Amino acid sequence: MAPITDSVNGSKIYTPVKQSLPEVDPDDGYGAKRYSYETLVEIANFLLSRVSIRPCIGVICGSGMGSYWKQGSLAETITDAECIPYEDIPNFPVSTVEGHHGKLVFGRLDGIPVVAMQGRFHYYEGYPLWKCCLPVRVMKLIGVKTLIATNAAGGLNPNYKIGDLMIMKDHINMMGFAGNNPLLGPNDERFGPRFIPMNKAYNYEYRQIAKQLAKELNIENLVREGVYTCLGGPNFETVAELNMLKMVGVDAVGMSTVHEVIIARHCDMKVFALSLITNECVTRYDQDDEANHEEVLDVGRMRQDILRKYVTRLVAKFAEVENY
Ligand SMILES: O=P(O)(O)O[C@H]1O[C@H](CO)[C@@H](O)[C@H]1O
Ligand SMILES: Nc1nc2[nH]cnc2c(=O)[nH]1
Repeated sequence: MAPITDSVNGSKIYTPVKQSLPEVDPDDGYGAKRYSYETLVEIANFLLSRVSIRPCIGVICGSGMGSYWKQGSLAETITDAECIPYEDIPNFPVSTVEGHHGKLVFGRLDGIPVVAMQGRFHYYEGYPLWKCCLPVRVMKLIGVKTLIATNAAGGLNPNYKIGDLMIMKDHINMMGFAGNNPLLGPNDERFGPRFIPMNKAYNYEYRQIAKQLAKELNIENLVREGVYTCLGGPNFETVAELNMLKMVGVDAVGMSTVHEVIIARHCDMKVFALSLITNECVTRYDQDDEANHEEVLDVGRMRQDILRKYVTRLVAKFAEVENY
């Protein structure tokens, strides 16, 4: 191949002969094989063969939205519901958190076809990040174009109160800083490109719609907008860790969502995410309170009516602007 001449110093630059990529070990670092595109298509086809609903919007119900309890939660109010427990889906992970329902609910919210995950997968359960996010890719393959992810999070912003809802405008991928990312490993272009931008991860139009809807529902005083971070868990944070996160601009801390959003953006889904502030992060050594999971669940129950109404109306509004 003819060399190219460097325009600055006149030296010759040789373009290397294109070589095939070296074989990449399909082991995911956890002693398991990553699932191929074909395996995910098989999971998607299995689901499509079991249900009649064809959803355009996917909802991940976090700890604040009834992933742990039934009555009155969003997933339980889906109409025309067709439910599939995770353990009945071939090659699907199963929920290991006690009391976690672990099922996919296909049905309608305000008439719009949706699929909801009642229970998500967390890194601290022992799943690698790619496996925690596997359902998002499956949603894509069954036709979902918009993802609504919800979570319970500790409020680090001193202006936040327990029970507030935080529209996620951005995240800081702390686990990614440490080299852990759901996109690690060989990239399959059928899902998306190797390198993806993340500066517009949280859809701007959806966020404006959510703020307007908060006004219409008279919950404007509860609704905030801020930056979330995910830590691996399962322990809650130390005082020093929380003060560090505060310094870098984090408003709310959790153990999920970030990797799901990365995978959703990789396969070109539009994303909206919402945190329920379930506890106040303890940032002083003289504070007596301690974060605990029971409080997280209690606050979720306390806010379930508002959350259910808010998310149901959001689904309808997103479907309207998207023409679903
Ligand atoms: O992010 P979700 O699943 O809502 O739950 C959050 O709440 C749990 C801790 O109480 C952790 O699982 C954390 O991630
Ligand atoms: N990491 C983390 N996750 C949470 N989920 C609910 N509250 C919290 C919290 O304070 N920290």
